[in-house]
Formats: sequence, structure tokens, C-alpha cells
Amino acid sequence: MSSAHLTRLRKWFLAFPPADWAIQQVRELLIGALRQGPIPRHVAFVMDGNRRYARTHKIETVEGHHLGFEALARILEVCYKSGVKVVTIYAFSIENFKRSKYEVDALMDMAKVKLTQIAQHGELLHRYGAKIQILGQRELVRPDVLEAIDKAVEMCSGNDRAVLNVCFPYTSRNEITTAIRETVHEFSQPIRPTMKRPFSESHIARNIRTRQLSSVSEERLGFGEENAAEGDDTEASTYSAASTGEQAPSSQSSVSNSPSLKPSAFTSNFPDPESITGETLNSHMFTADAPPVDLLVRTSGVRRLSDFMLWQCHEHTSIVFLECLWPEFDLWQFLPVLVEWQWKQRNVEEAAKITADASKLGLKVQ
Ligand SMILES: CC(C)=CCC/C(C)=C/CC/C(C)=C/COP(=O)(O)OP(=O)(O)O
Repeated sequence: MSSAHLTRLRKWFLAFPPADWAIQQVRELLIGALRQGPIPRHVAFVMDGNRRYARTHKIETVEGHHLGFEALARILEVCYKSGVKVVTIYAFSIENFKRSKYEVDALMDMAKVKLTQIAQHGELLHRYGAKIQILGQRELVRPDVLEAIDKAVEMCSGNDRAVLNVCFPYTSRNEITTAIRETVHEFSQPIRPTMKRPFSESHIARNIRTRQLSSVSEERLGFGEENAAEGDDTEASTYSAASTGEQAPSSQSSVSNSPSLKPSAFTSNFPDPESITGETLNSHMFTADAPPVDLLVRTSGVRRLSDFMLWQCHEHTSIVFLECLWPEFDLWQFLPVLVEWQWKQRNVEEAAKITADASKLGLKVQ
């Protein structure tokens, strides 16, 4: 039986109210079971296969994208109900501008209408306390579309339990380039000395460190350049306080992580590029506030990342390629992916626990 016939049969069966009710109950039960295990904090989707779905079902391309949106709404419900905090979707790649004007306009209009719809009071995003963030190159979007999506963002801005990141129009290369450009700009600005805050925690910590280091230096080293290289003098402390308080990325907590002056560069008054870390760049990514991606799913059998979430994927990110086309994607395809992720995650947590216990006993785990 062809997939078109199966879809029709499924629709016919689901049209019976008792069947619909029973399926809803099973869905709730399965999601409840999922919630008993670890849940990925951040899930990303490459929603691929809308046009192929439209072709195989002999419907308009735009209709394929509309069915793609319906699949998205279903899957967002599954994610938020299961406890996923951040969902990131590849809604429009910068490369997608190469498609026909008709299709680009249709996708833009769809974003305008659908984002407004799901942001309404009582609709999906409010039900799960999710806010929207638009990630990408805003300047490439038509003003009327921008106005509508900004309004949708505003409508959900009070929500703080979950996030929907809509990448639109986005590529990782553009995101990473923007982050590097902003970092270079930040590190090209002279550090402005600010008022000393004598009773701030960081100021006190620095002063203690400075005193400890200077007493060691006085005893052993004198006041040579080497001494300066190890500790902060009072002037450097003031500069560090300025950068820790105002210029360092929020995720950097230690004094040594913040943009600081090289002792040899005290006179240059610029932050030390050597203090740029992965955290510095991360704080300039569009997803700065989000945890790294734990699970990335791409549908339609295509096995590549297509310039999506290249920075956000880490050594434990599970990347899963599924054969089904995006409009077909639902809990039934997603469930095995989540169960496998939970199984792997338990192993990762178990291994971390063994390593921690071993290090407490002074042993080394291979
Ligand atoms: C909120 C919001 C804006 C939702 C967007 C809805 C949605 C599903 C957008 C996906 C658009 C897109 C380019 C999909 C890729 O499939 P494709 O067109 O490349 O299909 P193909 O791989 O079969 O050619």
C-alpha cells in the first residue's frame, strides 16, 4: 500500500472520536513515562523534507510547508510536555533565499501568520510558558514580516519556563562570524577605569590575592617584571574590576577568565586577547543564554548539518538522522530517539559518577 493510501486510512481512522481519545491517552501515558528519565535540555530540529512530501502526495509545495508547520506544533507540544527547556528550529536558512520568489514569499508569510497564531494567549507557547527568540540576520527579512514576528516575540516575552528559538534566516557561519566580529570589537575598546567598589566580593578577593602575591614576591623575588606577571597591582585591580563588572561576558565568573590587562601591556590600556576563551565567544552567539544542544534531529534521510548549530553541538550531542519526511514526524518517530538518548545519558551520568567517586578516593579511572 502506498504512503498516500496509508495517510488517508490513518486520517479516516482518526476521524472517529473514540479513536482520537484513545490515541491522546496513549500519547499522555508515553510522555509521562519519558518524564521519569533524564530529558535533554536543548533539542534542535532540521525540519527537512516538506517539498518531497508535497511531491509524493501530489500537493502544492506551499501546502507541504503548511503540513510541516503542523508537525512542528505537534512536536513542540511533545518537547515542552516532556520537560525540554529549549527547542531550536531551522525555519529558514540564508541559503533558502535562492529558492523561487513565490516560495520565499510563502515561507515569509507563513512565519508571519503562524508565529502570531502560536503566540496568542491560550495557544501553544503560553500553555507551556515558552518565549520566542528569533536568531539570524534580521536585515534580510521584509519589514512587514519583521514587524509581525517582533510582535509575536513581544506577546510571549513574559514567559520564562521554556524557549523556542526560531532560526530565521540563519547559518552557523554567519552566527560565528558575527560573534567573532563582536568579540574583536569588544577587545579593541580601551578599558575605562571605573569607580573602585571597595566592598565588592571580587574586589576583596583580588586584594587578598594581591597581598598574598606581593608578600611572596617581597620575600623571594623583589618587584621585577616576573612579580607583576603573577599578581595584580592596585591599578590592575581597578582595571580588572571594571572589566569583570561591565565588559566580561556574563558566563565568565573567575577573575582570570575576564578580559584583563597583560602586565606588560599596562600602559596600552586594552583587554588582553589571550584572555579570550570559548566562553567569551559563546557569550556572543545568538544562543548565549541557552545550554548546549543535547540532541539534534534531522528528518528526510539527508545526513548533513547544513550549517546549523555548528558551535552549539558538543562532544555529547546526539545527532540523529531519520528517514521520515518532516510533515510525517510525530511522537511515534520521536519516542525511540528520546528513549535512546535517555539510555545513553544514563551511561554518561554513570561514567561521570564513577570518575567522581574514584577521584574522591584518589584513584584514576582510565
Ligand atoms: C514558525 C515557522 C516559521 C515555521 C516554519 C515551518 C517549517 C516547517 C519551515 C521549514 C522550511 C524549510 C526550508 C524546510 C526544509 O524542507 P525543504 O523545503 O527543503 O524540503 P525538501 O528537502 O523536500 O526539498
